[in-house]
Amino acid sequence: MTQPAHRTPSLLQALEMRLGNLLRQHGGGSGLLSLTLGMPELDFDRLPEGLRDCSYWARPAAGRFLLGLGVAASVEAQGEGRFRALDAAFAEYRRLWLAVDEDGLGFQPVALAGFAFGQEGAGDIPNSRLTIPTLLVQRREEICAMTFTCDRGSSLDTVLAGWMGLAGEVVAALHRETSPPANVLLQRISSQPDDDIWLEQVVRAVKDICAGELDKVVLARSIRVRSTQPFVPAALMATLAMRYPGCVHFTHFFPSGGVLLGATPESLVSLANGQVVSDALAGTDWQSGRLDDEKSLHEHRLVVNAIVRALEPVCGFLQIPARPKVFELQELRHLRSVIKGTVDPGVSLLNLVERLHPTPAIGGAPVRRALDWLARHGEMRSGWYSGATGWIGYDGDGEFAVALRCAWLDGNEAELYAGAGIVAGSDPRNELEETEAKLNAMLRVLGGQA
Ligand SMILES: C=C(O[C@@H]1C=C(C(=O)O)C=C[C@H]1O)C(=O)O
Repeated sequence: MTQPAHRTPSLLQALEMRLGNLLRQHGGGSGLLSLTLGMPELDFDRLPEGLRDCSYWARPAAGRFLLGLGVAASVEAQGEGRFRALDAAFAEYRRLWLAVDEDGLGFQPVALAGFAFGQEGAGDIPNSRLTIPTLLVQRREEICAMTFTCDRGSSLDTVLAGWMGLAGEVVAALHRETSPPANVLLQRISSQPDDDIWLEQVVRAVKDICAGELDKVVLARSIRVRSTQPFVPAALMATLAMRYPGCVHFTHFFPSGGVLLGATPESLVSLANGQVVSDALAGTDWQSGRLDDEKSLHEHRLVVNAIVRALEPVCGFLQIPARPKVFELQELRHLRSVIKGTVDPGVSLLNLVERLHPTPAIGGAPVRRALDWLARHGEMRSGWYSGATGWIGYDGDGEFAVALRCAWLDGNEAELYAGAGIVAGSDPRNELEETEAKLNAMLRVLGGQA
């Protein structure tokens, strides 16, 4: 339940008192300090409106919501060793990190992270980044909490003032109503590449696949649209939450002013208590056609096989579904196999990411040949599209979801991306239509249609 706004000052006063006492008790020394307090007064189940420079990640179906503000610690990496660099940095933070779960609710501090599809560059944003936020608002099922993090060496007064500034901002934002979706006119201003060039690429890919050079390659394209009004991320996220309750919802605000947001149906990997789960999601229908045809099943099997091969060396036990299920979204249906396993001790979430990314669902198969093919044919993917967005907890558990069905917002303009898996039986026009259907899911939301 949202509390009336007049309760806010007393809520913040009580919070300041508790945090001040805890800081005096636990501050000093070196390394990070995280204090987690239960916040039963908060009604956190969405990206609140009016915030900037925050990251939001939610899996509503599992009752999990995360919102990070400010930067207590952050690391960026690119190149071949990018996941190992993030992993090593996170391990180093953990070595000297004191985490206090003051109300004993079982919450831990969490880092939020994201990365691009390729290992070099990502335009204006870091190729990969892991951030331990200064304030993390979390919800698990019905329980909300705030986790405040600082460097133990900092001045306690400065830390407390910074924490309270962010807490005040979040509490005020959570009391604000989210704007209804604005009905705007969208004008398509460009396609990258042009439809004809993309179709030619599909023809070339099919030819090379039939010649035995590779089995599958995922070709992506992007479009740019201009709206009659600036986009409101919180309003868009509210519509995505309504339309796609089974997806992972994410928003990242970047210092340049750009915002990446979306709702993805595909989890790359999750790790919880030594159990790993990874989605094979490939095979798409958008016109109530068939999904059990040999082409879709073949396209799907390539993903399942690659995931199994990536996980087998580090899993004592793997559970692989005999056949995929159909995952229904509003305008699309996908084949999905959920692969589960028990991970060997010492294997981290980022080790698993490194083994799995990119799966043939977004790259191709065999993976190396598909990536070479894409590089040779100059495929461009900007930002974090078809990379991933996720979180890692203090205890090492967490999840990364593939950054699909997303848009990069920049004032009145948005860039949207979509790809399709090309195999021997692909019909270029059909594949183009498939990418249009995937783009339409987000276009509809940007256009204000609930
Ligand atoms: C590449 C995208 O989607 C991926 C490709 C799919 C396919 O080719 O059938 C299905 C789901 C996703 O793994 C995208 O949405 O942009």
